[in-house]
Parts: sequence; structure tokens; C-alpha cells
Amino acid sequence: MSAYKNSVCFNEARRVAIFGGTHGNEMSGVTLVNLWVKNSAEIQRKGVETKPFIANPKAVEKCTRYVDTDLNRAFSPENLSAPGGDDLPYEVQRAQEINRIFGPKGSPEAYDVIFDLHNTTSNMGCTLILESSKDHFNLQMMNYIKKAITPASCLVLLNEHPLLKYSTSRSVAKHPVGLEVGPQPQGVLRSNIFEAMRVILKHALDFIELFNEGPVCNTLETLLAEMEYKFIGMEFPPCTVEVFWVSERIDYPRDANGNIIAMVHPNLQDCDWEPLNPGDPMFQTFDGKTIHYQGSGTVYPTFINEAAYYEKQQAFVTTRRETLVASAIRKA
Ligand SMILES: CC(=O)N[C@@H](CC(=O)O)C(=O)O
Ligand SMILES: [Zn+2]
Repeated sequence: MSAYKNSVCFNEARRVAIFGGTHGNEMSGVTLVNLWVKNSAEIQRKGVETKPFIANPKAVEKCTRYVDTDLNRAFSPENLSAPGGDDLPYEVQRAQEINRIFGPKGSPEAYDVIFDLHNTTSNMGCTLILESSKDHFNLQMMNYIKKAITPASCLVLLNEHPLLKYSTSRSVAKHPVGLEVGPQPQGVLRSNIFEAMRVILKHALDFIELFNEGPVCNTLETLLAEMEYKFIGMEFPPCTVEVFWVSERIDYPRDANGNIIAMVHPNLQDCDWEPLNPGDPMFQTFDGKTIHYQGSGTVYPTFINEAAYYEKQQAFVTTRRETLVASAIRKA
């Protein structure tokens, strides 16, 4: 028996959503969610209501990232409260609708967890994307998933940055979790990527069930129940989680007219998560010149040459590797 005196308490996660098709051309999430809409047995867990949901049906129909504007940037307070109804861009209308169904964002009525399924053209493997270093529920979930999928691996990208953070679809939930798996071209399904995503989600849902069935925050009642081993669920003791913390956005080199004049260097292409040191090759110009990384220390690039980011003037992002401590958690 173990009772962690400093457990952080969270409400049970009773309402969970799985979003596919936030981007309509990222086919693993679209396909899995469509499958689960037809038959949700695989995603149901005891005591949890899990709703599979196609976030951007118009974009899915057209197999495009978005119709008017990127849905995964649309959940700002301004957009969510914008008047205008039918005159608003489609994705802003859709964001308001999603906020009504799964939110309101930031309120006690909001869904507990939203998993948002994405694919990348970058060679990132399985990546979980978090938005807060202080959400100990999510950090514990990351630790659980990483252990459960061993020897396969799954890295955590922490998108917590004053300028680079954006207003995601999943941000409507109390605990937003992005799941980014690649490489997979836009509009294409690859079985390995599809299966990897499915496995991560299985473990994520198992975690939620175990948390809900686990011991409650310390009370005399809990201690007595614990002595009788009454819990089916698990204890979640303090742990550490390695994360890659978003640090800088790097654009392609451009000429005075804004046209791209170089490509990701072959030494960097497909090397997501590998250390990039000052002086390492970063871009290769069309006439064969190498442009080197000029930062001050080692960084870990990711989203290298992501197709959807050309329009966002981003060739890759740099991250710094850090170890976060997650407190013990219990249900309130
Ligand atoms: C390639 C891609 O769409 N990535 C996602 C990452 C995320 O969900 O945070 C996006 O830019 O919205
Ligand atoms: Zn996406």
C-alpha cells in the first residue's frame, strides 16, 4: 500500500472525445474516427463516454487541410465569441460549434480529454503533443503510454511558447492531447502509421479507465479501503517525463520577393529529433551551397519539411530536451 501525501487531484475523466479530420487530408485520424463512428466497441471503457468526432467534415470531403482557414488555429477567444454567423469563415463557424458541443473552452462543463489525431509528412514517428508543462494528469498519461508501448517509442512535444503556441481544436478540453504520427503523405493511408496511432490511443484510453478506477485523494476512507486492496485501478506515483520543448521556428531561406531559395539539407532531412549543433548543415540552396545552423547550442529539430508548413513559413521547429517531474495524481 502506498499513499502519496502530495497527490494532485483531478476529477474523473468521464467525457472523452477523439477528433479525426481536424485536417481533412490527414488520413489515419479520418479513417480511424470514421471506423469508430460505425462501431465504437474498441474505444469504449468502463465508466467513460468516448465520442469519436470528425472535426472538419467539409475539409474531409474535399481531402484538403481546410476550406477557408486552418481549424487548428481557430479556437482563439476572439473567434469563439465572434458575431456574424453564416458570414464567418467556415472553420470559424465550425470552431464555435465544436466549442458549444465539447466546451465551452475553459469552463467546468468542458470535456475532460480531447485526443486530436494528426499525420505529418515529417519523419517524426509517434509524437504526443502537449500544451502545458503543468498538466500533471497529461504528464502521467504520457508516462503511462511510453511504458505501455515499449519497446516501441513515442516522444512528447511540448508546444508551450508565448509566440509559437496556437489555438487548437483540442484546447476546448480540460486536458488537450495531440497525437501526431508520421511520415505519411497528405491524402495517403499507410498501414504502419495507422496501426501506430491506434495502439497509442488504446493505451491512452486504458490510462483513463485505470485512473478513474484508482484511489481517491487522501481521506481516511481511502486509507482504510487501500488497506483492504479495494482498488481495481492503479496508483500513479511521481515520475519524470522527457519532453521536447518548442523553442524556435525556422523558415526557409528566401529572396527579396519572399521566394524560397533553398531546401532542407540532405543531412537534416528525415532526422527529426536528432541533435542539431551549431555549424551543422541545415539548408542546401538550389545552386548547391550549404547553409549551416547558427544557434548557440544543441537543439532537436522536428516537423522537418512538413508539407502543411510551407504556407506558415516554417521549415522546421527547434526544441530543447528537458525532463519534467510529474506529481502523483489521484481522482478528486
Ligand atoms: C502537420 C500538422 O497539422 N500538425 C499539427 C500539430 C498540432 O496538432 O499541434 C498542426 O499544425 O496543427
Ligand atoms: Zn494536422
